[in-house]
Amino acid sequence: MPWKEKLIIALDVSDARHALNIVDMLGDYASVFKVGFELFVSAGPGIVKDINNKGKKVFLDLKFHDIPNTVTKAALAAVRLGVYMFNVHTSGGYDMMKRCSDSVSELCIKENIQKPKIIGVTVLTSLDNSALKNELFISHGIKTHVRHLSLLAQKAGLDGVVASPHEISMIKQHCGKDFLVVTPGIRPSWVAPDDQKRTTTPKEALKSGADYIVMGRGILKQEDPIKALELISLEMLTA
Ligand SMILES: O=c1ccn([C@@H]2O[C@H](COP(=O)(O)O)[C@@H](O)[C@H]2O)c(=O)[nH]1
Repeated sequence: MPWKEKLIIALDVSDARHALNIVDMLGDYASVFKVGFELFVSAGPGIVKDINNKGKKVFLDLKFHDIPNTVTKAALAAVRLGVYMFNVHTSGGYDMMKRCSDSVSELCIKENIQKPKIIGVTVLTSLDNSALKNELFISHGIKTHVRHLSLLAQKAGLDGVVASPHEISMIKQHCGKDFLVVTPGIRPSWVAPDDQKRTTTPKEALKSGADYIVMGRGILKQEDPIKALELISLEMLTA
């Protein structure tokens, strides 16, 4: 698959017009655009249809994390919006993920809808081992925790997980090559990590086996986003 098919651009802006201008400007470089909290809360659910109407797919990154009934109802609403992919927090537990996955499958069969990919968030890329241990009191380390949550998500019927590029090969080793890994925390060498703790370059992430790389500030906060994408493209030619 060409790398542009694996790129998801994070539309982390607060205005629908701005987001749609970015889709127009960068549409040649990506087929999937991510709608997260900022855009969804400010622009409303209609933004998903607006992006779809431009021929682009939407990853709805709302990281549902609640009791099984609540998450499942939100997931069914996301399916009806026409999203290509959405996510839930794996730490919401097995029952939540399983009920969500089963209900989405049932709805898609019943209403003949293309089933979106359901992705479980493992450990946020803004966390490192020290935060996991000292703040969350999880002392077995990020790799072990991500492995456990990935296997749990797979058992519950999810299509894949969100994890950092550092865990991709470990997840593929334990869950198999078809279990999707979506990786944020992507930084070209010339971009600062900002609040991200577990990062690599786009090239390294793809080499490790990422199915999708999510990029926001590494493109959108650059003076010339198209030039940034061209530079990343050049780097990819040697991936
Ligand atoms: O663990 C996670 C889960 C989600 N994200 C989201 O990805 C993008 C990354 O943006 P950058 O500007 O490229 O850092 C952002 O929308 C996050 O909400 C993540 O970073 N880490």
